[in-house]
Amino acid sequence: MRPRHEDAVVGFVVAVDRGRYTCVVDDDRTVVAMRARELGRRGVVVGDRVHLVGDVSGRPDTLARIVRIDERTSTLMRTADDVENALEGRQERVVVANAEQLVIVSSLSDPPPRTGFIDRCLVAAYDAEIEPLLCLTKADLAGPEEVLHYYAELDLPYVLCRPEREPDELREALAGRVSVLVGHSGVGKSTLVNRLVPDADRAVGAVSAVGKGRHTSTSAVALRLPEGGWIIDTPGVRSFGLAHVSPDSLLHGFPDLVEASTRCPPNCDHTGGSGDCGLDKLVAEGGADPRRLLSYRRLLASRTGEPEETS
Ligand SMILES: Nc1nc2c(ncn2[C@@H]2O[C@H](COP(=O)(O)OP(=O)(O)OP(=O)(O)O)[C@@H](O)[C@H]2O)c(=O)[nH]1
Ligand SMILES: [Zn+2]
Repeated sequence: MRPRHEDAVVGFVVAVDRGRYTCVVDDDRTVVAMRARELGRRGVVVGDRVHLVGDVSGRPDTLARIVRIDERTSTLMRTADDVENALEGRQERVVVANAEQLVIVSSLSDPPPRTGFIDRCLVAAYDAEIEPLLCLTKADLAGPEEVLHYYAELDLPYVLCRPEREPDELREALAGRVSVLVGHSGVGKSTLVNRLVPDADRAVGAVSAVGKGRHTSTSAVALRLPEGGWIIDTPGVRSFGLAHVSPDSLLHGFPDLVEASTRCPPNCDHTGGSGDCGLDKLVAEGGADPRRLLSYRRLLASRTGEPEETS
């Protein structure tokens, strides 16, 4: 019979490091825990709400046990394309649980915006039913017109950030919610995190200093916002492999194209090979930006084995 653990306390997982789970309990106590055997093979990721038993005092060198994972309201997934997994094929991984918002951080210049990456993130967000928010940094270096034009049909919420101004709009969008931040190296994600969470470096150090040795900075870390809510930084996630997303779900990441698929022949693969895909008709009539269709088809192709395209 399954133990009932009536004395369990609920914790929010803020970091995972080599089998040790750092959880925040009652909003003020950090408890390090391991998995109890009864969890079986179920994975615990950052953002999970878990039930803890054993020593939940949070005192140094104590270890609690996770006996239960609450049902997730969302699961943000990626297909790992790491070299070490090449032999077993690509692996699906849960990046973060229970996120409400995916903040796609992209700089307007240096490096230039990569709509391919943004499109990929949008697919992951829509697939996980997480709201996307486009966060355009380095607005002091270039204007957002071109990027926003590309997404004109999407009603995609966005905020602009520049160094000399407080990121108040972003703060407002994040307050009280659980948000995941993704972005390429150099777009200014760390700069933002440091502005949003005073003492972020120390906080990251504290939650990832479980076990011994240095933090390798590959997994996600949740940081509490002064306004309430959490941001989950994902230093190791540079791309979203989408092999786990079906072609149809992939198309839902392109709301400006999706309706035209009703004009496709049955079982259309939307690659355009057959010459009668409704998406081509839409573009030919001027009903959608050809670059959007190109981007969709690139993602479609990258699902099936081609090396990940990150531009
Ligand atoms: N001009 C300008 N530069 C910025 C802005 N935000 C960040 N930078 C600079 O861009 C560079 C990269 O910023 P980071 O915050 O380290 O970028 P990151 O996305 O965290 O990159 P990694 O640390 O590689 O993950 C730094 O030199 C920042 O000072 C901005 O709004 N405007
Ligand atoms: Zn089609």
